[in-house]
Amino acid sequence: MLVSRYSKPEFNPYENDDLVLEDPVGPWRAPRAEGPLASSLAVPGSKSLTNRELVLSALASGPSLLRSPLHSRDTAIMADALRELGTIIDEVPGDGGFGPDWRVTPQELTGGSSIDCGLAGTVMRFVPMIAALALGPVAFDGDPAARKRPMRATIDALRALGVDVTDDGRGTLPFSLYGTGSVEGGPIEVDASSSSQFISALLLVAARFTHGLELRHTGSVLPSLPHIEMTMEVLSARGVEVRHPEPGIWSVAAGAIAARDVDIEPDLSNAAPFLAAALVAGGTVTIDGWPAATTQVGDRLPDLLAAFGATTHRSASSLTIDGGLGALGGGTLSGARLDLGECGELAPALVALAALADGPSTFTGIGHLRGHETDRLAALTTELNALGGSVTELEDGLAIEPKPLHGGVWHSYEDHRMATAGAIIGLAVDDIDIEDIGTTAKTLPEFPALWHNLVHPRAASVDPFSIGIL
Ligand SMILES: O=C(O)C1=C[C@@H](OP(=O)(O)O)[C@@H](O)[C@H](O)C1
Ligand SMILES: C=C(OP(=O)(O)O)C(=O)O
Repeated sequence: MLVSRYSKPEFNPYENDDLVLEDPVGPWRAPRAEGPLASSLAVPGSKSLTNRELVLSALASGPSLLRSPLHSRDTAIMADALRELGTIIDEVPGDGGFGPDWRVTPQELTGGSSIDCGLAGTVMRFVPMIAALALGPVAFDGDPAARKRPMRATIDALRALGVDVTDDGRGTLPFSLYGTGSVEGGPIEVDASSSSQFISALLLVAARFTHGLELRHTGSVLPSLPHIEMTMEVLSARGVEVRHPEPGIWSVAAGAIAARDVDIEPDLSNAAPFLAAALVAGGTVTIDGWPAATTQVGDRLPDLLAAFGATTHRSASSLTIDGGLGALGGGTLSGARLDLGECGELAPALVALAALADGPSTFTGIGHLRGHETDRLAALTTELNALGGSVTELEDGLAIEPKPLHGGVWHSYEDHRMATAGAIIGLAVDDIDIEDIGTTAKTLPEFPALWHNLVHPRAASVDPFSIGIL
């Protein structure tokens, strides 16, 4: 685990019982809800938007400014990867509240480097396509857990584009490629059934291919479509001609990628556990800065949480989820039957909610979660069943029968969303110890502080920066 400039070693973690982060990989006692909530909070920038804008800025025709970017392990690793390829990325003071802005100055792309992808899907899938445009060898590897994530479609696509790749045939990290300084592009077929990121990766870079790209997805399913829509939107905003004439087909015209100063929206998927807390504890949780329109899948949360019994209020710049009395206050927390194929990254929070509901739930369309940070279907099943729950794995999802749960260790599997799912369970169940809460730094280093402030609104508020771990 890296300790970043966002860590403040002088912070005394014992000032707050539920902020024991002296050992960031040791257990963290999840705080129990004290009563109905009436909380407002802001969450830092979107991982998916920050890493897309970093990539496009590195490929653009001039310098770009990213305002309020996410500063987390995944975005730090993306910035470092782009720096390895020659891009200049400087911090400049910003007023976003969660760290500096980033000025990105593109340079000629250079090879001859080794890139650490950590456990970031966006880095391991997006950056090889950029490296293919550089001259020279680039090696890719990541965390031990990253070596289990599907990469076959990246390796096959690189070869189909004429790029030399050396790998061990397993279709995973590590591998190396040898860029010749340009990629012809043209027609290409890709099986992206295990991750939409294979499609986004090619679309993001394709305007810099000599002949652009005509891309056809050959698999039987395609998860996380809104993330591909997000990719198309950020490309259009930079003047790239991208089309999606029919399902499974995209084209990108060769041309310049415009430089752009851009405000990064808050990460609405990272808002999920906070909003879910309103249904457990009762009362309301408001996320400030909720965009009026967005391609982020987190914008589905009002509809998804309505299926569990929540109501939503929107203002011009915020969104409030009202959980009524909440499960702990004797209110209703309904089970739900949901296809989460478009928004799989929300599944861990919803599964935790379902485990505390009044009736059974079934979530489908999420077989691809087996290739996320960990096999999330197995991890959620194992952890909930170890606490007395009744969760069954389906071919493409989970069936959850709520049962009284007891305390115990909740393992995180180096997965930020597993850790935050455990915190939701801990609102309602005594003695839940989350192993490796520090793993939330993948996309939200401020999670323990923000969660503390949510659950203990009357206690002294903790500065999220005071315990950030990266
Ligand atoms: O492109 C992106 O930014 C993402 C796409 C999705 O990946 P999958 O299609 O692999 O689910 C999502 O789950 C991930 O958190 C972020
Ligand atoms: C699947 C996720 O991440 P990644 O970008 O590493 O794929 C996630 O954040 O839920």
